[in-house]
Amino acid sequence: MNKKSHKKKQKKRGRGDGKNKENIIEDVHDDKDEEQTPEPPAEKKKLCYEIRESDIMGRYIVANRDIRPGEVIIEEPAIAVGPCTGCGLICLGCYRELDETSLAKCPGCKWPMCSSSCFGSGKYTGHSTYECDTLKGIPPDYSKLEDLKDSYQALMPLRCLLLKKADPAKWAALSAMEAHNALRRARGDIWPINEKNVVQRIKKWGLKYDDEEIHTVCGILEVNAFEVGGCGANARALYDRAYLLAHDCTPTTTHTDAERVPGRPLTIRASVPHKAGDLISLCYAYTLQGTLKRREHIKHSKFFDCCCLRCSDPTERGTLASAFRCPRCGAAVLPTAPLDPTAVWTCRGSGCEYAMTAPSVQLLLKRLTDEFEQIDANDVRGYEGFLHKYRNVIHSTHYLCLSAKHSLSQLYGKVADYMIHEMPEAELNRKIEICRDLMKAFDVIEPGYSRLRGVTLYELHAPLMILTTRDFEKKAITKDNLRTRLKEIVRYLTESALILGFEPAQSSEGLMASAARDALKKIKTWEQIIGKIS
Ligand SMILES: C[S@@+](CC[C@H](N)C(=O)[O-])C[C@H]1O[C@@H](n2cnc3c(N)ncnc32)[C@H](O)[C@@H]1O
Repeated sequence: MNKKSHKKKQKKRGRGDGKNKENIIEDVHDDKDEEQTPEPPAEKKKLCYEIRESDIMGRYIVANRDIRPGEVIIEEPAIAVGPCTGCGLICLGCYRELDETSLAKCPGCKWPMCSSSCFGSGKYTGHSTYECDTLKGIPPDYSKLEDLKDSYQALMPLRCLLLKKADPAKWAALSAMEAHNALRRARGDIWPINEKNVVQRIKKWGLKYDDEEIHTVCGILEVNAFEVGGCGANARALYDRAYLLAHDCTPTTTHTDAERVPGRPLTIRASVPHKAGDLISLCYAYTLQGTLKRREHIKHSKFFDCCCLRCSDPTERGTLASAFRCPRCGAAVLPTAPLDPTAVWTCRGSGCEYAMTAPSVQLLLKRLTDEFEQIDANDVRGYEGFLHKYRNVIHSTHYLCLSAKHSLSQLYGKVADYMIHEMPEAELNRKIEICRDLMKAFDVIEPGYSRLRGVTLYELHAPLMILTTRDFEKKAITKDNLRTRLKEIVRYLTESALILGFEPAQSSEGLMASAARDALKKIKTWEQIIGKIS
């Protein structure tokens, strides 16, 4: 459910935030506009899953029949949507960031909004009339902007608490979710933070809610909320059934939310085939991280120890996504017991006895991560330099290398000095090499119809197409070669268009799907020269 680090880079790169920029003109707080929860789409067929329960995972869902990749498993409106913790000053209606120097205000409660015609005004998925009525009694103090920003942390819990009166059915649905109060209280970090930022704030506002109840709502949000919105999302949402999906570091589904659709529905689709009885899972962490990091994140934010196949395997299902390179023989250095963060790491080269202690692994990872995070999101040479500098320290499929390559796969062809039509053959081949490396890893860690695969296939087609066109124009390839190469490109584009076609049309991925469809149409015109391609 968390894609933050990935998003941070994407945001810096300025991609994918276009969805928030439109404006639909609607009157603020016209009661007629108050959004009704849309009915979930009529279940055309029986549900394709059933709920089970285990001591370890609690409730989870499994397929109750075979499910095809791309099939919708769950599609449902949100119970509640609100600001993320740690967001800046954002609009209470649409969650887009606001310019502190020219703030618009809600005409009713005077809290910050992007404009009086924000599409989220009067909507339960944005700034509802019942929230506005409550906030009218808590006017924001614009002379204390930092305090105002801090107060946003209490807004999403408050939205949930307001449902108790405003929409008891939604309140009942969210109350059924796990809050892990005992674990959270025992941990001693999250509880006091919530006490200060949420419980005391709501009390200071003079609202009469029980302390334990407020903590429970905080827990429900921490354990079950989905980040929603484009890259750099500032919103999170609760969904009545989607929360039941268990975590796995090799997920079997993808999900997408539709920002402009009433109820802000979430769609969960199968990314791989499921057999009856198969666990239906999603990844609560970022798949492009290594086991230590993923497990740390899951333990910290979802309060359990992940023991999935990927986490239990020192090679991470053969990807070597956390492997160091042995300074003595160059072979992979892997954890002896990947589920134990204190275990020794040893070299797997034959006869080599090189070993690293857990603290030295942590220290090295921290140094590498710090350096990686210093690289500007648009800096091609920076990422290439990182890969070169550490080629003898981390394996070429280490997650930091994959992250660098993931950035490069999108930068080559799109940024100044590397525009695709001006790229020399060597750079085009480098982009191809990088995309192929990524696909090998993604086929294992995010198999099937995943966004990562869809986007990378699209990126892979572009340099192949340019090289093919150049070669044909130079008469360096025969018509047969041309047909073979176009066939391969058509295969990549077709799969990319299919996968990304599931995304909202105006999202960066949706636009990529449309570009892939256009590219396929253009390739068709080659058939006049070389006959049928496929
Ligand atoms: C979003 S909830 C999922 C629904 C939850 N199982 C329930 O019964 O309400 C997330 C919680 O489910 C449990 N969980 C999910 N996936 C798990 C897994 N792979 N291993 C262990 N526990 C898991 C953890 O307790 C986690 O905090």
